Amino acid sequence: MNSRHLTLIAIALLALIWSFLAPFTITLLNYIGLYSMVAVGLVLLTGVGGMTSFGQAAFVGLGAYATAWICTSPVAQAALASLPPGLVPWLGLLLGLAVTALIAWALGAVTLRLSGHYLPLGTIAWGLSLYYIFGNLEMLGGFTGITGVPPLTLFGMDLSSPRALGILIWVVLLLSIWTLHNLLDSREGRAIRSLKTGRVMAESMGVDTARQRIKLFVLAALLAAVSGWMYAHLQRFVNPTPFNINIGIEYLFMAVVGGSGYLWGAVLGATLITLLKEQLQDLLPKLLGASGNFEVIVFGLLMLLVLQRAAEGLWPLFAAGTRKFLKPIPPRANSAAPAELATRALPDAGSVVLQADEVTKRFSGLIANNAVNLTVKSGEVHALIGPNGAGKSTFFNMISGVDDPTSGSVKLMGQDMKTKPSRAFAALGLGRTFQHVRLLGQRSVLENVALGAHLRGHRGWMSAMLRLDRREEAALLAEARRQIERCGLLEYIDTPAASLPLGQQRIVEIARALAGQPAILLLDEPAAGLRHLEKQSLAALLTQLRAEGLAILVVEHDMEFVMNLADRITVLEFGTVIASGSPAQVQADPRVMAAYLGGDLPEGAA
Ligand SMILES: Nc1ncnc2c1ncn2[C@@H]1O[C@H](COP(=O)(O)OP(=O)(O)OP(=O)(O)O)[C@@H](O)[C@H]1O
Repeated sequence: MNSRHLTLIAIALLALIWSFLAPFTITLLNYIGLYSMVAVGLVLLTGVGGMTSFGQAAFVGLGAYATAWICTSPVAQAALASLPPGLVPWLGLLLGLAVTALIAWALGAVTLRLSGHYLPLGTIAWGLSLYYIFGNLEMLGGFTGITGVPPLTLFGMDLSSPRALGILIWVVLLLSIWTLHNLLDSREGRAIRSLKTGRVMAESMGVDTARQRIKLFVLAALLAAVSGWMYAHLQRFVNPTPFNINIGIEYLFMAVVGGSGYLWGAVLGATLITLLKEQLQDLLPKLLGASGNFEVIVFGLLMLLVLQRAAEGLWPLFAAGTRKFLKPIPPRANSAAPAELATRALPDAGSVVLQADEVTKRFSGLIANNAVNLTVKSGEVHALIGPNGAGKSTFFNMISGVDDPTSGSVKLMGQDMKTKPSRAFAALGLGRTFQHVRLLGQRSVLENVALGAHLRGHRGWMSAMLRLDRREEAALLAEARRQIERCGLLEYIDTPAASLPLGQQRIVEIARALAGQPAILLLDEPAAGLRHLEKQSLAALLTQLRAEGLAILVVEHDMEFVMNLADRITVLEFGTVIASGSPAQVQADPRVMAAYLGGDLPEGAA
């Protein structure tokens, strides 16, 4: 038995005993289900996507108020008089989802541009604003709220009792977890996970990070709105109190304490915080002899403790505990026949793939690149060398769309790339690695490499959620596997990338770049951290890629590696090209010897 079986057994047991549970237990379980919906959205947003929000309670409010308003307002009732009354709450759900999507999109468009601490501060600001809007709008009943919200009916079934509505709450929650799990286990899921490592890597893989962030934000808000909709029909009245910023913070507690990177962590967190709140609200006033929301202080302390002792939350500990007596979960089988992936015809041998003309980059007074000219042709290895601070990384950024030159131009496959983002470079066939390795450390080598093939698939979120992307996914994973094998990493295919030595992580980055089927490969210090034999196999791999017609640009400090491999070398010093030519010409150039090598011959050079 594995933990997936255990989950199914737990769900079946809950379903069996549901009719026999005490009303109080049903109430608790209903609230746990409702809170879990919101916390699951936060896991996606914060734990997976790296965006913290304190304002989710406001979206719960939007879902609750939309349905409460449409079900009770005389204006809406007059307009909908011809409809069967049981249908109106479902229109309330549609209205809630539409309003939430619109507001979340607008708020996201403004807030998600903020970085660092400003993003959570921004969410507090709009969380407070929405709360006061609920309280001050007369049509929403002000701070008194709206009473007389009708119960839900579904295909004629009456869901007025908490026991009946609870079934809907848990079915919706479990379906949400299933679809989100599917989403994370897909091409789009890998793109979502890549957001946390920062925009540069994700964009270089072809991921439109701004779009992914806003979609994630709207999805988390919609989950909160669905929770609010069910909450309104459970309580039968709404007022602003449950949607204030304190509750927004409690939702964040749930996600973080449970384990903000794990969907089931949200359920664990929601369960713990709900049960704890229940106990503390009774206990603390008795202990302290005064009434108040003292439980918030305990939650704060609990969160500090959890963050200190188990930064990933309690779910990984819980899962590790169950693993002792359960078998590991086998990877989800995908027996679909692989779809055809988009393929790229490589440019003719010897044709110019990348052309940098007079590229200059100024940082205030400092000229990091000074009118640099460089071309890379298909079927050649071009090395860019120079002492520390010569401007190599800056130039790399200029030719990969991370930054724009102050003047000069960069052409990729003959196209002017001025102001184009990195993902446009990736779309034209530029694959790259990073000086400081950027991998999804906790994910397997296979998933990391598959991210490199992002642009070769096209299935979106909906397909992934409903598992309609299986053929494409099989093809992407097969392609990733091929590249892993080609780079000699097959034995580590299921290993989390972070547990590999740094040198091998660099090779994983190369495999990831190759999965995108590039026409040009930019490698930033690929040999750093590799042992002698590993360097030799890297050189063999690059030689083979060159023979296949790839254009390769390498920035490298290891002179032996460069001199033995490169067809042409460009030498930078203080941002200026001081020499360019074959390894022999460069080694013989007195300026190179003087400036770069202190007058000595290059290490490893003949
Ligand atoms: N964002 C920035 N703002 C200001 N100065 C910068 C910035 N980025 C780089 N520089 C400066 O530009 C110069 C070139 O730096 P760059 O990192 O490109 O050199 P490098 O050749 O890659 O060095 P290394 O081999 O150590 O990586 C350095 O003087 C550096 O301090």
